[in-house]
Amino acid sequence: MYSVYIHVPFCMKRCGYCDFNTYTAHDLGGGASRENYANLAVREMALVRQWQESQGICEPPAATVFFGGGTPTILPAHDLVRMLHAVRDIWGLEPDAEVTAEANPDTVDDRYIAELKDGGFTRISFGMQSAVPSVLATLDRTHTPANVEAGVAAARHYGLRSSVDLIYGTPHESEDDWRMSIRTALSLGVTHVSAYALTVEPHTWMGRRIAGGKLAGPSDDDQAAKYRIADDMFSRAGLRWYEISNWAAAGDESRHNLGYWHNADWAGIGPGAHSHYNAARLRAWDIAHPKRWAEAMDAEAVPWQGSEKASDSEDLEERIMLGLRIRDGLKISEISRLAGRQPVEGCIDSLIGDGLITYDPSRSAVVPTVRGRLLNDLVIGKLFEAYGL
Ligand SMILES: C[S@@+](CC[C@H](N)C(=O)[O-])C[C@H]1O[C@@H](n2cnc3c(N)ncnc32)[C@H](O)[C@@H]1O
Ligand SMILES: C[S@@+](CC[C@H](N)C(=O)[O-])C[C@H]1O[C@@H](n2cnc3c(N)ncnc32)[C@H](O)[C@@H]1O
Ligand code: SF4
Repeated sequence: MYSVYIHVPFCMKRCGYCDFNTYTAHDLGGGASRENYANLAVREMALVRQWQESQGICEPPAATVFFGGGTPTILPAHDLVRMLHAVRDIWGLEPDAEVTAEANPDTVDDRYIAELKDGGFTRISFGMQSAVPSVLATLDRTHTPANVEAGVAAARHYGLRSSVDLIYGTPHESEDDWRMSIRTALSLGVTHVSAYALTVEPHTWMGRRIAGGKLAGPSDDDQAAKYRIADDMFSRAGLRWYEISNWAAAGDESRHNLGYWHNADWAGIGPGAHSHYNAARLRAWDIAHPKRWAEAMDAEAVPWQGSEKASDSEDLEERIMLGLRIRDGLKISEISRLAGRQPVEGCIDSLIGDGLITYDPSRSAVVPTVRGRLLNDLVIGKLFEAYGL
């Protein structure tokens, strides 16, 4: 499967917890302004396609396209549509391609959503984060719960699928606050939810306040309890987990997300975007600063900061880590074939005995339990040991 990720590195305001590659300035120099962004992204697509052809790499058409950020919806809808049409012109799109835009709830109105729909988008991922005003304030969010409700309703009206992103474990968020956010997300009628444990990034405003003792950091126990609450409430509502942080009604899983965990091929377009070519085992990442990224394209070359080929053991490690994040699980027979050996005797049985994984013999797959999802690093470490990695 082939996918395209397009990064839009602009936000109205930097949220205090966020360490993604995004900027609040309108113009970052070198032509990298909000106004000129679509032109630059289209230019990169052409350079990437030239490079792919020179390498005989990648199998278009694109099955999924994902606009992430930053805030893609900070740009006019016609810019997003123009970039999508460039993807279609350069690589082609499968007839039922999944095309997602991430949207901050206070950046879209009915007209904007209608333009996305007309332009070929099929899905919107709203950055809801919480339904509780005090939690939204701690997260420095600018939107209100009403913005989320209106956005999801408009998406439904125009026939787009919606997902919401939630964050749990924000300082001062109670378990009842978290239940309220989940209940609200479910009451919107969305059939896909991503719920992320708040990660304290050291170089952010929130990270500095926590390090300086001005704000209490999240606790592992609190986040683990909230993960269980989420898994329980989503499952009861018919949304099954399909990846550690993602729940969906059957058939509403995001194919783009699944592509990442199934080790598919994708081209990353935009500052800091990552690309991944499975057969060549190649990973590449774009220059992160938009000005230097834009200037690098003046040399008619892909604007990469670096690239590397994964070794046999790195490839195996990556497959193990990805497989242990998804409900499809890790295919032991496939890993053993690639590793050229069977797992050390007793390793898998002891993980089953500890309630961390289950084993599905019909598919030779190990699947993490809720406990195993919470202790994912431990399970990964044990599987590495099992294969002598
Ligand atoms: C990079 S943002 C882009 C989407 C959009 N700008 C927004 O915030 O609504 C994608 C998602 O990453 C998650 N995220 C960002 N920083 C995080 C952090 N420090 N811990 C947990 N989740 C985070 C948020 O849930 C957010 O919706
Ligand atoms: C993992 S996606 C969230 C998906 C969303 N919850 C959904 O289900 O549609 C969140 C963020 O990851 C980052 N991201 C995703 N793919 C990327 C890539 N290929 N290169 C760089 N960043 C990427 C972007 O910042 C994006 O906003
Ligand atoms: S969380 Fe979203 S809106 Fe906030 S700074 Fe990060 S990318 Fe921008």
